[in-house]
Amino acid sequence: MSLAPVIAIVGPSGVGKDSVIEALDARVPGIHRVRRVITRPEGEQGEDFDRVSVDRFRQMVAQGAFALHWPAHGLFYGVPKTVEELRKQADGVMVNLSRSVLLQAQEVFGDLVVISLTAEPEVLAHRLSARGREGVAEQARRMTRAKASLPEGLVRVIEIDNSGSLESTIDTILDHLQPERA
Ligand SMILES: Nc1ncnc2c1ncn2[C@@H]1O[C@H](COP(=O)(O)OP(=O)(O)O)[C@@H](O)[C@H]1O
Ligand SMILES: O=P(O)(O)OC[C@H]1O[C@H](OP(=O)(O)OP(=O)(O)O)[C@H](O)[C@@H]1O
Repeated sequence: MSLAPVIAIVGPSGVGKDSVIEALDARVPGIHRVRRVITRPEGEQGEDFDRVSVDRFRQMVAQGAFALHWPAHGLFYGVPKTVEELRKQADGVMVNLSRSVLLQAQEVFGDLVVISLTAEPEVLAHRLSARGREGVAEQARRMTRAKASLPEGLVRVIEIDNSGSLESTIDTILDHLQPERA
């Protein structure tokens, strides 16, 4: 049975990863999102995710519950192994990943498409502040990772500027993923 590609949505904080994932999920019936497991503290909202304690997260790592996991922003993030079940049923499976785990993701998933979103620093700062999930100090810390680059050796990378409207970004992504539409 063939497995659908994993579509990694990456880019700096505030660039629009979760917005893009949500919009694609709503617009394209065959493309689904993976729910991440995150040790995000109570009270901090975000995308649809499973909130767990650090102890529970460590337990899940030990049990082999994750296809991929990494630390970032003082939190732990995991992509559950159930992603493989989803890949059997979908045309594509999207997940918000750290740029630092992309080579590992390519190794684990085999078929990986990286959608690298970009925007000017002023746009990022404005969006982070508008999102308001983090305080000012944490927003500033996240901005320091804004220019992190992608690792060498990725097979399929699509770079897209999300400075304009979300709608035009989604159209561009779909043109790349489904070239026959263009
Ligand atoms: N193309 C866009 N135009 C305007 N606002 C956007 C766009 N994409 C995302 N946003 C807004 O920017 C903020 C950060 O977006 P989010 O999806 O949380 O980014 P990320 O997941 O990359 O941190 C949110 O308030 C979101 O509504
Ligand atoms: O190594 P980087 O590419 O800089 O990514 C670091 C982390 O930032 C994002 O998390 P999250 O979606 O929780 O944060 P964000 O919305 O502020 O980007 C991403 O999924 C990584 O977990």
